Amino acid sequence: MTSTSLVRSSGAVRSRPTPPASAVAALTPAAPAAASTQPHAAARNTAQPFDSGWFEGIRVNLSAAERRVATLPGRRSVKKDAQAGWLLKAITCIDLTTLNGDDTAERVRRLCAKAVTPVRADLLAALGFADRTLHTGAVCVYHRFVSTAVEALAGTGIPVAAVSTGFPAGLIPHELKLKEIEASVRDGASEIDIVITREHVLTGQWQKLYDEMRDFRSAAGNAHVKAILATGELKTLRNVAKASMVCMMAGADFIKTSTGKEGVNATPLVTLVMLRMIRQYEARTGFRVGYKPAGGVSTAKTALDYQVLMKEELGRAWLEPDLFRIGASTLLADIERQLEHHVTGRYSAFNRHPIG
Ligand SMILES: O=C[C@H](O)COP(=O)(O)O
Repeated sequence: MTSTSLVRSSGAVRSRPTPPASAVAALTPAAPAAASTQPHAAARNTAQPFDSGWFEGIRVNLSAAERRVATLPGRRSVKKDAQAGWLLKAITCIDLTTLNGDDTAERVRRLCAKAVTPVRADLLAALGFADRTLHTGAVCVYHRFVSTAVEALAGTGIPVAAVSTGFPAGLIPHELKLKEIEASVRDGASEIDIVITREHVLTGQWQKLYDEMRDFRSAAGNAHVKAILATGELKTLRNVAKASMVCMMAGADFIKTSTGKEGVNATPLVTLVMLRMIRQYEARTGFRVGYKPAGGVSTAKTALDYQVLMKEELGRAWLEPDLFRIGASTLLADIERQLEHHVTGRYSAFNRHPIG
């Protein structure tokens, strides 16, 4: 089976053929470090009527998916200057995150400072980007710290994302979830990362999942909504595929793998399945939905793998922060170390990068 038929749908949607590896190698690197990142440039997804025909017949060919993912390392052929460019681009897509029980306003302010200046000025100058503004895609915090982050990021254009709906388990009452979303929007969050009720997926209650997601989207108003599927708890790739489609159908702006708190978080395999669903959704509706791997994405190498997968599966537009984010608390430190190595030939210790 070819990679084009890796995720089958009962509908008449045809997958775009996968570009050959050589095409990726030959591609110009993503324009590094878009200065004025436009977080929400793409036309916003609009909820579609519930239609189980869009997902009931979905099958995932596991061995084909595994084979496709296994070829990834060979496709990641960006080196040297090109690699530095891709890594700078990756920084613009990071949702720089702190989601810990011991978070404080001071930690959030330091995180925001890092989001504004993610790479040392001397490194940026050596890379030829002295005159470019570079910042992360967003800062992601619990509701309690939204106003702190909004204040710290005022005038920078960096959006604040709030995790919501009883993150990470999502087991608080539905009405409270809606109130939490509304409170974060009132405090200035322009992105809301919601968690779905996993039980709806595990028991096949797709209409309930759809209704829940529509309510979340409606409560968020103009704030963009990232639907966290918690893929590590959904048991099967088929469930991941169906939940992806239902959340997009109900108006999610992004689909996101994980909270970072599950036993298994973002993986290339679930990414492949979710990207194929994004592709199918675009083919059906014309809307481009964003993708956010999150949880355990901590090395520059992994970030590059995800970038290559995005570009191969969905195309160049999905390398930009309006359609691609990486939820990560420590990734930035490794990217900065790799950039320093690129410039100086030496690695610095991790303790020189305490935030990010
Ligand atoms: O959404 C973001 C994740 O919670 C961050 O996970 P991480 O700490 O493993 O990078």
